[in-house]
Amino acid sequence: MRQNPYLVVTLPDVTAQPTEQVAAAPRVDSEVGPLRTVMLHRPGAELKRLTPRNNDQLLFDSIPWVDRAQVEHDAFAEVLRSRDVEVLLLADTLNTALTDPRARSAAVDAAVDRRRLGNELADALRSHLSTVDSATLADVMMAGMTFEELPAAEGASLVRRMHHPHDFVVDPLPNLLFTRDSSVWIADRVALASLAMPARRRETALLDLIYAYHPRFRAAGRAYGAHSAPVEGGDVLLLAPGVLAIGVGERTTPAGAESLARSAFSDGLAHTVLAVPIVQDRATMHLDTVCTMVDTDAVVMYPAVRDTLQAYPLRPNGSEGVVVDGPVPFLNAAAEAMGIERLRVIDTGLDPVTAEREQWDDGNNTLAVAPGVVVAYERNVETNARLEDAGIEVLRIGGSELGTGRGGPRCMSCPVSRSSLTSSR
Ligand SMILES: NC(=O)NCCC[C@H](N)C(=O)O
Repeated sequence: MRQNPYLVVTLPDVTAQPTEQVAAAPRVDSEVGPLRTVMLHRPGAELKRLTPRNNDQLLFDSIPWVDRAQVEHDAFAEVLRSRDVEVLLLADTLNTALTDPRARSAAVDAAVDRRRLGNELADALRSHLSTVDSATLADVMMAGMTFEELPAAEGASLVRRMHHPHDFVVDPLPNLLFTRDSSVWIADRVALASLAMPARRRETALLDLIYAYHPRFRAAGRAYGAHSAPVEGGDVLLLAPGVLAIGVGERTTPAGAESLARSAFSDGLAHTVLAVPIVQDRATMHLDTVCTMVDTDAVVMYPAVRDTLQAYPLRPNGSEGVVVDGPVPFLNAAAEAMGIERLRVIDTGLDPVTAEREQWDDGNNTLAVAPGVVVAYERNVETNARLEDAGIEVLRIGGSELGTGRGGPRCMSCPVSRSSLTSSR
């Protein structure tokens, strides 16, 4: 509202009266619809567990400076809030869920690995975790616990004596930062990922508790389960309402893509799923490392795969089965399924070497907050310039420490609610 420059008395601003904020119902139909609610994980003590001895196994490329990673992450959350996005922090939602005694008991079950600890120590850990408060339990679930942190009175087992005090009784989960991978909302249902790498498998136990016991999510239907064939959220792109692309490579398996497609068809969440083979390599661990949507009809894509990326279109056969076509060029198959003439492609980088560097640094891994508006790492200077040349607004964030886990803004965010592309907010 424009201010009257001649008005000298201060009148109460009725527009500023506190209004009851209605939480957006969980629902995501596209990659680029205006983002309303997102789940992030502010990096915490779990990153302090990383050492040069365990970082490879825990899927980090180096040892992040944790305080700086938090500063970068806070700035990321602030950019989203400045665009009217509600930011839910995973730790807060977990704490709320754990106020339910059933969630606490499921959390203890998920933390105690009897096969690895043996009966004696498993019982000791269980009895210890049953006595701690919910906040401490949540911390242990995220940051793990070492043998020396388990009170000495708890069990004098052989396992305990033969382990180093700094070994883990409960493994830490530094990749919680990448909330994209552990769950995906498809329309009004949530698909729990079935994570492929041992270092990440326990993440879904936390998400399972949040979605089952947090009042905001309790009523939500499920579209996939953590014990099904491997599917990770970074491989799932909602190209348009009813159209999914699922990368198949280092993480998601052909069986995972097929079974998520089957489940989405039978729940009426999709009419076409494109299974997209990607190279099984760390640089291309998920489809969203080589391609993300930046507008309703545009993607930013790694040029090295642009002309070779293929897709197997899957469609329902009308009786719980799946019809498989192709392979056909991905860009053609995507445009056809989305009902558009063509999918515009904006290339990563400037030349093949810059493109390779910026792809590695998550230049393709943008998060759309609205059609034509994306969050991107500032370091990918050439890719961001190309996006702007193509009319995309780029909201830059720092990521020198966040990127040590090999993930960008899309990997670090799980959209819970987006407005539909046809309605206004
Ligand atoms: N969607 C993504 O590409 N997520 C990045 C995950 C990085 C994590 N360190 C991992 O290796 O799983």
